[in-house]
Amino acid sequence: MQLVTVSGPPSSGKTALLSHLIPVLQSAERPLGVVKFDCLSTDDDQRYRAMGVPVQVGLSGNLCPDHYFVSNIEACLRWGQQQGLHWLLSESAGLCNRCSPHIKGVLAVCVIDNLMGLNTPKKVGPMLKLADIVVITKGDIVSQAEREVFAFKVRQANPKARILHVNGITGQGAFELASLIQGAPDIAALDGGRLRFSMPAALCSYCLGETRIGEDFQTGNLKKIKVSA
Ligand SMILES: Nc1nc2c(ncn2[C@@H]2O[C@H](COP(=O)(O)OP(=O)(O)OP(=O)(O)O)[C@@H](O)[C@H]2O)c(=O)[nH]1
Repeated sequence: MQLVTVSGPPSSGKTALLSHLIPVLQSAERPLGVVKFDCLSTDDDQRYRAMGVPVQVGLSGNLCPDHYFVSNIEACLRWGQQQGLHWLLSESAGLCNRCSPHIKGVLAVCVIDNLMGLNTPKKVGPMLKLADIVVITKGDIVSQAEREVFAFKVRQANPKARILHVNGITGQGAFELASLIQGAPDIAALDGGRLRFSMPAALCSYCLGETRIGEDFQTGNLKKIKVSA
């Protein structure tokens, strides 16, 4: 099974992207499912279900999408295995889908849009900086020069990522992303089927003020983290 995390700030175009990506992956006739981290609405998961895709919504626990993801990643994978999925796509607007170099076997996709302002790429944090692929959307409503400057800022924030331009309305560019996903290795092949995870909780936008258990970024030990606003 392959786990692809699609994260990005609210309204960056994650659902639009997945709505184009899913039919392309479905055409390969390998089963896929979606884990949708959204504690506030069910709009997106209904949209995915209408495409014939099994959907799991935030599996248990508290209201934080990032916390869902991190604390339940193994549950997500178990669910995916029970469903016999080949691809498990997760969608989250949270900031921490891939916040640790310990996470292995995940293809991390960050979605960011051209309208977010030139300072946004450097402020988005690990979600963008540690992404394997950065998808930039909404290029159709800015000029060529603005697209180029924004892509330059993304490149500065993450020099290693593959940058793709996708039009969330027409789907142009989604094929290229599908090809990269199809070429990526399975989780099991990378890390014996088992993932480690950690969470620099201070980077989470949803849980400010809470105390949670996280894994210390440097030492790898579990500890209580007081999240400051
Ligand atoms: N013009 C244009 N609009 C886009 C593009 N991509 C997404 N949109 C629009 O932007 C809005 C937000 O897109 P969504 O796909 O819902 O964004 P999201 O990241 O899933 O949003 P949340 O789930 O709320 O975090 C919708 O109205 C989309 O139609 C694009 O490339 N061009």
